[in-house]
Amino acid sequence: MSEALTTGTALYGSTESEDDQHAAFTNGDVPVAVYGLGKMGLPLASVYADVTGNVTGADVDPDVVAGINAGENHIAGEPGLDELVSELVSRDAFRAVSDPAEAAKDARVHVAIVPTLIDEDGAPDLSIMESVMRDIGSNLKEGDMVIAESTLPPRSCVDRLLPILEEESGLELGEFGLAFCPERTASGRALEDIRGAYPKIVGGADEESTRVAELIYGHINSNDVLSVSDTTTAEAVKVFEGVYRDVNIGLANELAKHTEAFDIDVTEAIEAANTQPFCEIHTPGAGVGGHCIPYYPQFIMKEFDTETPVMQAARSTNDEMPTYTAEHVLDGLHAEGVDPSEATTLVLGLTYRPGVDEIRATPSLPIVERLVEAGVDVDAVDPVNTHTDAFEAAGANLVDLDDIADAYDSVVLVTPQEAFEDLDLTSLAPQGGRLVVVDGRQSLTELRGHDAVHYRGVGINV
Ligand SMILES: NC(=O)C1=CN([C@@H]2O[C@H](COP(=O)(O)OP(=O)(O)OC[C@H]3O[C@@H](n4cnc5c(N)ncnc54)[C@H](O)[C@@H]3O)[C@@H](O)[C@H]2O)C=CC1
Ligand SMILES: CC(=O)N[C@@H]1[C@@H](OP(=O)(O)OP(=O)(O)OC[C@H]2O[C@@H](n3ccc(=O)[nH]c3=O)[C@H](O)[C@@H]2O)O[C@H](C(=O)O)[C@@H](O)[C@@H]1O
Repeated sequence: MSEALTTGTALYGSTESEDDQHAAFTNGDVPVAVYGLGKMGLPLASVYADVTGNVTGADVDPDVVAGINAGENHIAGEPGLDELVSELVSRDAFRAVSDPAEAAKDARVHVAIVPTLIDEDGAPDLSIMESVMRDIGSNLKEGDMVIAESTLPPRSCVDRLLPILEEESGLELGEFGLAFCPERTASGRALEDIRGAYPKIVGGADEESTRVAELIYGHINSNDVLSVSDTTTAEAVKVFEGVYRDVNIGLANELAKHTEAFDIDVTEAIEAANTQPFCEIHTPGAGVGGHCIPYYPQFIMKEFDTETPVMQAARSTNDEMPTYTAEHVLDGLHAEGVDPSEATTLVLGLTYRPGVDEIRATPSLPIVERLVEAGVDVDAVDPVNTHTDAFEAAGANLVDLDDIADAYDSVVLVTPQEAFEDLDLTSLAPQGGRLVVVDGRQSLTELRGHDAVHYRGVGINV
C-alpha cells in the first residue's frame, strides 16, 4: 500500500460539504490523472484540465508526452484542441508523463481512456486497460475515485477491473470508488461532444461512486448527467449504441445488395423511407472500419454464451462489403474488356472514415488485398493517413495526390477525404477506353452517365 498522501483532496467518502467538494474539484485541489492521450484521451484530459487546472496525463508513447509538454496537440482534425492544449500547458494546468504509475501517485481521480480492442480471434482484448488498472491500483489511496471511459464488455468493471484494483491496493470498494462513464465522442468534434453534445452516462460500483461521478461530470459536461443503476448497465449502454449502429449499417448493406435485382437506387429508397420518424436506416458503403463499431459487437458475441444471430449476421454482412466493393472493380474491368492482371487501379482513401488518421479495421486494406490478389497494379492515396506499412505489405504503391498517374483503368473511392473534392477523375480515363469508377460512399454520383466513365456504386443503380 502506498504511503499516506499529503496533498490532494479526496472526493470519495468525503465528509466536506457538497459546496466545498465542488470548489475543491474546480480549484485544482483534486489532482486528476488521465491515462491514454490519443484521439479521445487528449481532448478529454484537456477538458478536465480546463475545468480543474490540475491534470497529469499519462501515455506510454514518449513522442506523445514530449509533444504535449511542448504545448503541442498531436491529434489532427479536432477544432479548438491546438489552442486549448497550448494554453493549458502554458499555465501548468496540464502536463504529461510517460509512466502511468507516476501519474497515479498524486492523483485522487483516475480516468482511463486507453484502447480496448479485439485480438486475432475477435475476442475483447482488455490487456491495456488491465495494465493501467494495475498501475492505478498499486498507487491507490483511500478516498480515490477510478473512472473507466474506454468502451468495455458488460460486467468488465465488476469482474475484471475492481478485483485488480482491490488486489493491487489492499483496499476494498467503499474505501475507494469505481465508475464506468463511457466516452460517447466522435473524432472531429471531440471537444464539443465531451463538453456536452449528449447526456453523460455514469454508473457507479456503489452509490458513493455514482455520487462522485455525478459531481465530476456535472462540471465536465454541460448537458445532463444520466446516472444508471451500476457499472454494468453503463457498460451495456455504450456497447448497445455501437451494436445498434453496426446492425443498422448491416441492414443498409444487405438492402444495397438488392440494387441490381430491384433495378432501383436503394440509397434513394432509404432516404425516402427515413422521412418518417420510425425509420432510420443508415448508409450502405464499402465497409465498416475503426476500432469501435466493428469491435463492439464482439464485446457481447465473444464474451457471453447467449445466441447472437442478429449481431453475427450484420457483422458478416459488413465484413463482406470490402470484397463486394473490390468485385465491383473487377467486374467493371471485365465489362470494359480489360484483363485485371494487366489493369491499374487508384484507391482513393485509406483511413476508416474521412478526416480521422486511423486504419484499424479499415475497409481499404481488404480492398487493396483483393485487387492485388487479382493481379491489378494498385496505387493508393490518402493525405490524412500516416500508417502506410500495412498497405505496402499488401502490395499497394502509396502515392501522394500530386503524384498520381495521368491515367488508370479504374478508380475506387473508399474514403471521401476532403482533398479529393477537386479531383477531375474523368481526366484519368485510359486512352481510347472508359474509366471504371467504383463509388464506395455515394460521393461520385455526378459521374454517372459520363461518356468517359463506367460508374458503379454501392446501393446506386446504373
Ligand atoms: N476513437 C473513437 O472514436 C472513440 C473511442 N472510444 C474508446 O476510447 C478508447 C481509446 O480510443 P482512442 O483515443 O481513439 O485510441 P488511440 O489509439 O487514438 O489512443 C490511445 C492512446 O493510449 C496510449 N496508450 C496505450 N497503452 C497505454 C498505457 N498502458 N498507458 C497509457 N497510455 C497508453 C497510446 O499510446 C495512445 O496514445 C477506444 O478503445 C474506445 O474504447 C470511445 C468513443 C469514441
Ligand atoms: C453510435 C455512434 O454513432 N458511434 C460513433 C462511432 O464513431 P466512429 O468514429 O466509429 O465512426 P462511424 O461514423 O460510426 O463509422 C464507423 C464506420 O462505419 C462506416 N459507416 C458509418 C455510418 C453508416 O451509415 N455507414 C457506414 O458504412 C464508416 O464509413 C466507418 O468506416 O463510434 C464511436 C465510438 O464509440 O468509438 C462513438 O463515440 C461515435 O459517436
